[in-house]
Amino acid sequence: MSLTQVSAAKVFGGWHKQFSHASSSNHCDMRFAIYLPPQAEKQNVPVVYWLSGLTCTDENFMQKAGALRVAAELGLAIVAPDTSPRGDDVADAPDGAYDFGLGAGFYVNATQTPFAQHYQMYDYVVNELPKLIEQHFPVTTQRAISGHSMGGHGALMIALKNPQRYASVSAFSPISQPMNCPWGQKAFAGYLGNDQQQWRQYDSSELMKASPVRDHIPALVDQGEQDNFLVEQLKPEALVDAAKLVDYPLTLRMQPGYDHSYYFIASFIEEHLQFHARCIIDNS
Ligand SMILES: N[C@@H](CCC(=O)N[C@@H](CS)C(=O)NCC(=O)O)C(=O)O
Repeated sequence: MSLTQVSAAKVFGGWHKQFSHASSSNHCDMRFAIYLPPQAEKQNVPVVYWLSGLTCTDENFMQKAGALRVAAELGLAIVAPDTSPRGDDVADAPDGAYDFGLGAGFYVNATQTPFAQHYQMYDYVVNELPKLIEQHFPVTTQRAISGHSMGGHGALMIALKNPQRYASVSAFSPISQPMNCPWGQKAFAGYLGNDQQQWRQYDSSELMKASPVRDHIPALVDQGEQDNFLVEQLKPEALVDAAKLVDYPLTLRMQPGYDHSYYFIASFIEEHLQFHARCIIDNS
């Protein structure tokens, strides 16, 4: 599979680059960003996958989170995919809504017309993208996954379904129980249909409740107490309850005063990357 370089910029001794490629999962061109720390010039480095939230592309995290200095210090690559398939023939929300369709793929494999043709973000993030990254860049197969809001749901859900593929998982302000909030219900109904049994396989709180001890990996979640979406959409208490039920190694921190924005992410991203670096070392 060939990659087309879109941009390259030296930063903190490493390189931030964007690439586009034909995606076999999504049947369209996809763009992603990668940060390669300076250590990658001499050795293969582990990768933290970052999944962004509604309305984002590969650019929001790389430009706003302040993660690259820390990744350079820790010797971590970061890969940020787009949040949905894109292109003229990719179906969007009929009303152009920000929380469904383009920029809002929810990291699931859609089964419903007309979305099933391109919206296969679960396969893309779990299988296609890591394969591509491990084929083309100086990285190891040590992986961690993190994300924000819709991407926090994506990171937790993907790690819970594929614990053998990741050393650790973290999230900022995740949609913790998508089956039980307006954003999640709209997306799951649109992409997966009305059978709620189909929704369960992508709901982090449901997955955590069913997770056997052998599949537990370290999980860190930060949630701002002044987040406008906290009560209606994010519901971190569902995750806390699920973790208690199965004794899942989840640390969930309520952070007073912080909102839903990248200012919040920038405030704690260093601790998240340090957490992932520690877990990757412990795992190797
Ligand atoms: N403010 C948006 C809601 C979407 C939103 O807050 N998106 C978050 C993720 S859920 C984000 O990261 N936005 C992009 C950014 O802040 O750079 C709206 O109401 O249209």
